[in-house]
Amino acid sequence: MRVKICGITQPQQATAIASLGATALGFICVPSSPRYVTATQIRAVVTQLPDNIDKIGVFANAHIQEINQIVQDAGLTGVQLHGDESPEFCYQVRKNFPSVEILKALRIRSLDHLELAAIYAQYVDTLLLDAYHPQQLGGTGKTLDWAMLEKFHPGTPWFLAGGLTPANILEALSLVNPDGIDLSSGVEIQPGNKDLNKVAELFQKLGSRE
Ligand SMILES: O=C(O)c1ccccc1N[C@@H]1O[C@H](COP(=O)(O)O)[C@@H](O)[C@H]1O
Repeated sequence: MRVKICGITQPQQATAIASLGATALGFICVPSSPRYVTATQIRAVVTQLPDNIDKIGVFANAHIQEINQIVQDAGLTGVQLHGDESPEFCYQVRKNFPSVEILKALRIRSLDHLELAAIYAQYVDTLLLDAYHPQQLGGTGKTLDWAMLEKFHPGTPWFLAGGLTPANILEALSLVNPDGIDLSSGVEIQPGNKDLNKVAELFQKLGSRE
């Protein structure tokens, strides 16, 4: 299973988290976030990481030119669209970057909202389900109703996100069968400062399932 740890700001923490077993690291390119990092800061982290780690930039309602610039300057291998981007916009990003993984985050309010997944699945490589929060775009620590996702099979790979922690990950995975998981605030001391003990605990819990 893919494991993405998001909201990375510090190079030493990135390499430690990769060594612990993360397959992907996420960098928040949303200026209003307390976890925001510039392309220069991301590049400083990315150059320290092994090639097999996915380096994913998280954007929300950004202009396509800005995404283009940051992908190139930072050396990203993936783009996560976490705002209100339309399927057409996702398709434009996909066309601009054929060799970059495009992920669309859906902030799920209700069962009806899950129907959007089938539409977006046609235009992106990967979906990511996060919990809806009326004031914040992401990194909220709010969980989804996992039972609602027991039969979720969108026809494209997908990540489960939203309020996952070392304490609740096994319960979540007993109900849901995603291709990957994505954690941010659940493995933090404060926004952008990751708690390596919690990350280690996460991988220990995941290891206990095998
Ligand atoms: O983390 C942020 O600050 C953020 C800001 C804007 C868009 C997305 C953001 N983070 C994403 O939120 C989810 C879940 O986070 P959490 O585990 O509930 O804290 C994750 O996909 C992050 O990429």
